[in-house]
Amino acid sequence: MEKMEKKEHKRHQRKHSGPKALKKNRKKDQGAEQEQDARKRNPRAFTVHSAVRMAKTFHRTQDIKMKKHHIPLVDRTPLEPPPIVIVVMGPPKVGKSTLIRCLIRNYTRQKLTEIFGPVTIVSGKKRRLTFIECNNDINSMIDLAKVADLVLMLIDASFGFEMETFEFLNICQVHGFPRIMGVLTHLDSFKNNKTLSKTKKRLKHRFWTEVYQGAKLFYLSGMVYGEYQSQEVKNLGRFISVMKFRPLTWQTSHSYVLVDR
Ligand SMILES: Nc1nc2c(ncn2[C@@H]2O[C@H](COP(=O)(O)OP(=O)(O)OP(=O)(O)O)[C@@H](O)[C@H]2O)c(=O)[nH]1
Repeated sequence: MEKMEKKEHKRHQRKHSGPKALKKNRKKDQGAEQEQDARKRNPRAFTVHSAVRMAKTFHRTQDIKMKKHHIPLVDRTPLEPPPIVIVVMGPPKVGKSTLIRCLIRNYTRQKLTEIFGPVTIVSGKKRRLTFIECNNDINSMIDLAKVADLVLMLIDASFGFEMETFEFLNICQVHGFPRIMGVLTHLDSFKNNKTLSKTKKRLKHRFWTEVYQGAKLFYLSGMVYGEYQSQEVKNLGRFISVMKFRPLTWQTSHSYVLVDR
């Protein structure tokens, strides 16, 4: 009797071959097939797993589409388009006149010694540029912010941002924000390379927070015989002459005429 109680039962083994296994396998396959059939027969019933996720994907694709979307422009430029107005602004003694002189020399190969007002030059087959130096009074700033296509904002790197720069940026906010490019000057006053690169980086980030992330910033690293280095001026000039300008909504709805007298 004792012996019988201790007898171990054989554990169940799944059949891998033979008629029973075949039958089971067939059943399993059929089940999967049936499910697939249902998906094929009625695909719409299986498209949406989660309404929330679906909504999110939809919004995301719409966002991406919207970002790519550019409103088509009507080409209103007359046969001979007006010159592009470039305003050079910055605190006193930052190098505004020097920069205008260098740019004019870069485009025309002619030297101007003294500048008494707006200067218009031809920079390409279809482009003329008018350079205007911005005086440091609020009226000039307001007037120029309204007509400027591009603002070259000069910043003295040895000093940093000054009141005039912020004032001008604030004025731009309410008078149609023109394109703004920064230009760092007085970079030769740094003797130490490490402080130079640190300052450049700091000013770049500050400029980005003031204007917009990724705004273009040029560096003019010192002077040769009273002029900026020709390669740097050339790069800046090239950038300006190929730049594309989209009409600003503010400027098209508030038209001003620039009179040079
Ligand atoms: N070392 C150095 N000197 C510079 C630099 N940029 C300009 N300067 C000098 O700064 C002085 C002033 O330059 P300007 O071009 O007359 O400056 P500005 O902004 O037109 O001055 P205002 O018209 O009086 O506001 C000149 O003597 C230049 O030689 C620079 O990057 N490095």
